[in-house]
Amino acid sequence: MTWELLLWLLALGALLALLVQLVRLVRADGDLTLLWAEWQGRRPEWELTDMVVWVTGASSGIGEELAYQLSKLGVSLVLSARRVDELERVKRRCLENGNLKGKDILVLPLDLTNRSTHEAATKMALEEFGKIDILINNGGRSQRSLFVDTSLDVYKEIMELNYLGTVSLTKCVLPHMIERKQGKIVTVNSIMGIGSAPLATGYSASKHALQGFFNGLRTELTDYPGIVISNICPGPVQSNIVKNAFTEDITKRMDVIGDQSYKMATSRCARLILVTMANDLKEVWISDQPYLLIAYLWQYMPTWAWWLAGKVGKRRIENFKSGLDADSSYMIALKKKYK
Ligand SMILES: NC(=O)c1ccc[n+]([C@@H]2O[C@H](COP(=O)([O-])OP(=O)(O)OC[C@H]3O[C@@H](n4cnc5c(N)ncnc54)[C@H](O)[C@@H]3O)[C@@H](O)[C@H]2O)c1
Repeated sequence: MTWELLLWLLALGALLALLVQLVRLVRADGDLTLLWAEWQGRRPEWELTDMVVWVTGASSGIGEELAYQLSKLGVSLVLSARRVDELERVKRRCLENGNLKGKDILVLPLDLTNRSTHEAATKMALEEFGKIDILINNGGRSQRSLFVDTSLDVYKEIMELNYLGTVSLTKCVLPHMIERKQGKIVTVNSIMGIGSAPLATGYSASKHALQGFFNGLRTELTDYPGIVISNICPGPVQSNIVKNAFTEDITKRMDVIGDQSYKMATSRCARLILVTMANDLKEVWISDQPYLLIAYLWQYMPTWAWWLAGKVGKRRIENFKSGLDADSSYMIALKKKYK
C-alpha cells in the first residue's frame, strides 16, 4: 500500500512538472534554442564588451533600444539612419544612461536606399574605430496595403530598402570581416520572413529574400567559422513600424496607427537580440503568442498554419477596410483574455 501510494505521488509529481513545462512553453516568447541560450548560455555582459557595433535604423524602435542596451555593455557604437537630429538624440541618451564617452559613439547618417554612399560610410566607421565586429542590419520599413490596390513602385522601394540596401551594406562590411576572419552580421528579419500575412505582401517578400540571401551567404562562409550570420525573426514589437509603413501609394503616409501596447516590449526584443549575438545563434524567433505558435506550425504543419493564418488574416483585412488598425482591436482583446 505504501509503495503504491509512493508510485502515485511520483506519477503526480511528474505530471505536474510536465504541466509546468507546457505552460512555460505556451507562454514562451522565443524559440527553444534562444530561450535555452538565455537561461544557460553566454551572457551579453561577458561576451559583447569592447566590440565595435554598427546599428542601422538606430533612430527609432528596435534599433534605438539596441543602441541603449549596447551602450550599457561598453561597446563602441556606430549609429546610422537618415535623420542626424534623431541620431544625435539617441547618442545623447546613450551617454546619459550608458557607460560610454562621446568618442565611443559615431553618428553616421546613412540612407540604405542610397547604395553609392555605403562604401564611403564603411570607410568612415573603420577610420573611426579601426574595426567593425558586429553589423546589425536593422533599418527597414513595413507595409499596410492590399496587393490589388498597391502601386508597383511600392514593391520596388521595399525591395530597394529592406533587401538591396541591406545586401549592399553587407557587401561593403564583409571583406573587412573576411580579412580579420571574424565578425557577426546580424539581420533583423521578421516572422514575416518565415510565413506571411495579408496587407504585407511586399514586406514579406523582402524579408523572405533576406532570409534566402543570408542563409545562402552563411553556407558560402564555412571557411570562416569566426564569421557568424544571424537572422533575427521578431513577431510584433512596439516601435514606429506601423506609423512608418508603406501604403498603397509611395507618397501616402499611414493615417490609422492604432494602439501598439499589445505588442512585445521593445526592451525584451532587444535583450533577446543581444543574447543571440552573445551565443552566435544562427536563426532566432522572438515573439509573443499566438505568433510564435504559428511560426512553429508553419515549420511543422504548414497546411494547418495557413488555415489559421487565413482566419486571422480575414479579420485583419476586415479591420483595415473599415478604417481600423489591422490588428490592435482583436489583439488587445485577446491579450486581456489570456493575461
Ligand atoms: N516592430 C515590429 O513589429 C517588427 C517585427 C519584425 C521585424 N521588424 C523589423 O525590425 C526592424 C526595425 O524596425 P522597427 O520596428 O524598429 O521600426 P521603426 O520604424 O521604429 O524603425 C525603423 C528604423 O529604420 C530606419 N530606416 C527607414 N528607412 C531607412 C532608410 N532608407 N535608410 C536608413 N534607415 C532607414 C528608420 O529611420 C528607423 O530608424 C525593421 O527591419 C523591421 O522590418 C520589426
